[in-house]
Amino acid sequence: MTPGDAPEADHHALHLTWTEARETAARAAGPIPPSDVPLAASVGRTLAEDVTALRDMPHYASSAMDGWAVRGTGPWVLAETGERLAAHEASTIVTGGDLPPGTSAVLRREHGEVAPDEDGLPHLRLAAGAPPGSPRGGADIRPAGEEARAGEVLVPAGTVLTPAHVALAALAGYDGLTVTGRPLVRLVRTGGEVVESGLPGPGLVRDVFSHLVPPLLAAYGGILAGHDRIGDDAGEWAAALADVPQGPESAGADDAGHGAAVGAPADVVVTTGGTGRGGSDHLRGIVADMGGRILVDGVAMRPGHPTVLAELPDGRFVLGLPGNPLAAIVGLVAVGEPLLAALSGREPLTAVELPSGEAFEADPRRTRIVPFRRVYGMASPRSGTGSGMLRGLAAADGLMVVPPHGVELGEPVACLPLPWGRPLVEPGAGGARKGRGQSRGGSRGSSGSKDPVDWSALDV
Ligand SMILES: Nc1nc2c(c(=O)[nH]1)N[C@H]1C(S)=C(S)[C@@H](COP(=O)(O)OP(=O)(O)OC[C@H]3O[C@@H](n4cnc5c(N)ncnc54)[C@H](O)[C@@H]3O)O[C@H]1N2
Ligand code: MOO
Repeated sequence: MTPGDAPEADHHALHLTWTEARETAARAAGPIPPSDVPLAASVGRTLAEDVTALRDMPHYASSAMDGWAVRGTGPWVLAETGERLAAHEASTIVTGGDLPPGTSAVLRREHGEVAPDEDGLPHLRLAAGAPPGSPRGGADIRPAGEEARAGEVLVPAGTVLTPAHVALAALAGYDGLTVTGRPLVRLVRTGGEVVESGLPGPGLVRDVFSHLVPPLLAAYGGILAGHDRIGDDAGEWAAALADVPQGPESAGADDAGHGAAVGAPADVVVTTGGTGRGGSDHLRGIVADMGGRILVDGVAMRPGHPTVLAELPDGRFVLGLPGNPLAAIVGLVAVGEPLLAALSGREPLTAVELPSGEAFEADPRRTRIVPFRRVYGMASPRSGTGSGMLRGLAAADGLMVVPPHGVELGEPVACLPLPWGRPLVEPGAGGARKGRGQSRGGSRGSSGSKDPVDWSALDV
């Protein structure tokens, strides 16, 4: 921000509240339609259509053992492998082998022996150790259709696919699956002062976002389609927002078979840095030049207040996250998460209410977002939570949403989970309840219950 910009009061008047910003982002987009992806890209995706057996599985009767396919009782005359068996005939078979027509059972290799009969012709007969009467009819045969009949549902729509589901689909003969849509996201890190490795000199800063932002985007449903790093030049910004890959980092970072073509236009371009209104802060200007519409121009929250969400005329979104590390993550959780949820066709994260482990004075102009750890069932704010810091986030289970009217010690406060944090509610714990992402709007202290602390949840 440069001296002489609009006074802070005017600037803040444009900001949406935390709740308005989340609702605006959630309403901004509809779900991306389902698409077909190769099996290799389908683990973790949500199945949009039932996977059914295309035919009986297995589709042929096979041997469960190495040995001989036999018909009737022995001794057996050896027939050509694969030929129809007549009574008292046998032919060699391997595990999984297609049984010849006429097979009544499989004799395991260790239960039979081939020896000449009195005419010197090779015959199969039971070995000395074979169980008497073996093989019983149907022994060691895997019948066709044993696992599923044609048309049976193998994996129902709505399932989040595991490797086992995908393997089952492969067994059934599928090469790809129809999965619900997920947004392609391109990360564009900005700032000439950002360095990628080592100890930066004065005025330079070590990049944090390449470690933090892609996993969060993935946790919220995004598929990283690319990752660029640009400086502060307006041309680079314009190219990035036009979704033209910039440099050597422009690989499809998460494209390992995800079915997302490298270089395909992203549904959401996420930028970091450059949200301020200073000389090198281009985001708003370029969005305006492109004919885009700003949907969120700052949020009355701290940190992360300069977060911007814009929609471009072609329907793509630009999420402008502030450069300060914690501010960027708060902007991503506040605005990016509901947007990615809407594009993925799921509900945004719901907050749970935990008793606050600390009192917060009123700060009428903003919601405060505070990394916390669950300590004895309470939301205990961390230290190291300045906008440019990360120690608090690294020690956190989630983010407390402290309303402008403040919170008393022990009063329920809305808490959002972090993907890597411990669950906010232990299964069976009675203390927490679902919140609305922002505590009640009423005056502070009016809604605290008599005994808000659930001391039964002594679960550090
Ligand atoms: N006069 C004013 N100045 C600022 C205001 C304001 O209202 N008036 N708001 C402050 C707030 S709040 C924030 S947040 C930041 C937003 O800054 P920008 O989005 O414009 O980001 P930059 O200026 O590019 O960078 C800010 C800060 O973050 C560091 N940074 C940037 N990228 C990275 C990265 N990849 N890894 C680690 N750190 C990064 C950058 O070096 C700066 O230190 O503006 C305040 N100023
Ligand atoms: O809001 Mo800034 O995002 O506090 O550092």
